[in-house]
Amino acid sequence: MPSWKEKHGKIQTTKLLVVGAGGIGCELLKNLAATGFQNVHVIDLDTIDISNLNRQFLFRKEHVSSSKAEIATKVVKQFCPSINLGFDHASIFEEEFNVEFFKKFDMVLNALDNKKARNHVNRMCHAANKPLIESGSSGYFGQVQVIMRGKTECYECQEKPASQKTFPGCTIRNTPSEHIHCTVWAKHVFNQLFGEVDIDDDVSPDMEAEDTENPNETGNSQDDEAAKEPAPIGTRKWAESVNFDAAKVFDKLFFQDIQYLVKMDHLWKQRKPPTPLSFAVATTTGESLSFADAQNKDTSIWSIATCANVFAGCVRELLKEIKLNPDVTLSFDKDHPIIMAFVAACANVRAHLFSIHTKTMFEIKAMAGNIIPAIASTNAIVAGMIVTEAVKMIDGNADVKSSFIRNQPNPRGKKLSLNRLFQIFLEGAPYPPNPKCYVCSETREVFIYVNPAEMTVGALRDKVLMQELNMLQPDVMDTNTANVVLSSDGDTDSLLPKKLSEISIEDGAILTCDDFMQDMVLKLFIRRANHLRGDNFEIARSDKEKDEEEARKKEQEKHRLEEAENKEKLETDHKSEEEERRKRKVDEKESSEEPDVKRTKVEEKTGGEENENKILAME
Ligand SMILES: Nc1ncnc2c1ncn2[C@@H]1O[C@H](COP(=O)(O)OP(=O)(O)OP(=O)(O)O)[C@@H](O)[C@H]1O
Ligand SMILES: [Zn+2]
Repeated sequence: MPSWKEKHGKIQTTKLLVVGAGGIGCELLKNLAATGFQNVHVIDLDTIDISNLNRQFLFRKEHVSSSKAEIATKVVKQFCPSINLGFDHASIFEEEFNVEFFKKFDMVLNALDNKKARNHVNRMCHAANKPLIESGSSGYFGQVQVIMRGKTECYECQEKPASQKTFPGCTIRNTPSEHIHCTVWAKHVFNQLFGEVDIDDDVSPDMEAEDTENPNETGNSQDDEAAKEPAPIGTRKWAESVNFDAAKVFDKLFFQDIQYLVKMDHLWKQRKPPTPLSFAVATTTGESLSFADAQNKDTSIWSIATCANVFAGCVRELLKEIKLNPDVTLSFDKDHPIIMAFVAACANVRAHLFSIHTKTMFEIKAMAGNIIPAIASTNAIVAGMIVTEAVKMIDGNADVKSSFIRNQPNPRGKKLSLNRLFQIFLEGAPYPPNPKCYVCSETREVFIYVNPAEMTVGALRDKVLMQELNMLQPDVMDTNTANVVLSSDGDTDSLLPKKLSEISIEDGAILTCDDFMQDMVLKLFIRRANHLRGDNFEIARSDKEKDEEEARKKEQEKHRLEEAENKEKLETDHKSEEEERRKRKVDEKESSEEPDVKRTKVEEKTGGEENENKILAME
């Protein structure tokens, strides 16, 4: 076992790269300095925001708007002047942080907040053959993962679920059932009126949307009538045509469009239809706060009249803002008071029309910003665990662990708010590498199911290779024809609009995709899936995985149908029971003139049945 002096010597000479100087990063830099690390470099692309100050304790009010990496370095040096701490105020994706750069360090510690950057650092560490300690926190949950090439699984060995929940467009545009659907819609309204118009974020009724719950029930005569109505024109254009008159915009969104929705009556067979609401009526629905007062009452529920006033006030203010800066495109920002008030008012009016409980602006802000509160204690524990694992590795201790923080399960299974005050610490040996991983295994293969007659080369690059597979600058060659399909220096840009089939990429094609920056080459196996439209695609690590996924989906669908059938049967049984009971009551009435004996028998039977029902209900 090495002596403390030896150990300390190693700690002093080990060169560390820290990526991220936010919540975990600040705690980590402090811990590293306090443990005796002397050679550390930190990279962060961001500047300090006022909202960081409650937990990113190296930063003070006077540092707001300065570089996080720079200030963190300066403050750590104040209490540990001997440390050789360098920094870069830059993104880890920059070309200067290439494999050679990573090779200069003995170990990399991630303190990031997004999957894309984590994937990238994972690949760079794999290419440079450097150990990586990955970390993350989300509210009361935290995690630290030790990644060593060839020994443990890498960050991408297991597929991570998408972090942001998305909702079907027809739910947002036609049939919201939860407040979050109205909040998402309100954010889209903001974009359509004042921000960047995205055709996927349309807010008007979606006539073409099938009712996903009753797909066979579209196409009756009234629907046809609704479909014949002229399609509503673009929201921004329409608003411009009425000079952004707040009352008229309100009426368009909450009266005319809702009236139009109500006509699509296949949507309302099993749901309550919404109620159209005009601005004139809305302003008299409940007591109204002034625009200024309402903004200060962000934890109170606004009446619909207040929402209408806030809506009108925000439209006026936002219009001023876009007129003042015509070259600047506004984008949704939860911390912009007017934008947030607009979204809250819009979401609440829509919720009200669809009989959904309204919420406070504070609650809507959390939903609109996908906010999970960052908890300082979780970050502190995570940073402590990172240093513990780093020291173990430097020590040559093979007993590295992946650690997790969870909140304590309540023994009685009841939810108590006190629960939240406890955090428990779990650890386990890291998993071995996944032999099918397309990042760290020998067989770097990905199977992609596309419609080659519809997907373009541009979409293959942007959506598949860059967005889905996280490559930065892919070069692609068709192994069958040896044709260069994509070149990162732009030589093949003329091919971008072409469909894959136009350049002979069909079912069975194998593309070699090479990312020079990440030093990663993978094989992309093309499989034809005629049912896929446009640029849509599905990814699997093997044909087998794809088959298994399909079998799982079929099984789920079967289960869903069975459940629906059972429910229907139960309802039918219940109806016939009711029917029988009603008949019996009629019989009983008719026979009330008959001798007493018969009536007693009927009463006994009915009473018995009722008792039995009561017991079942109690069970
Ligand atoms: N590509 C990147 N290159 C360098 N630093 C990055 C990159 N992506 C994210 N970061 C940094 O990682 C840090 C993550 O810290 P943290 O999770 O506390 O986020 P935050 O933005 O500071 O706080 P919050 O998101 O909770 O408001 C941030 O400071 C962020 O700037
Ligand atoms: Zn892997």
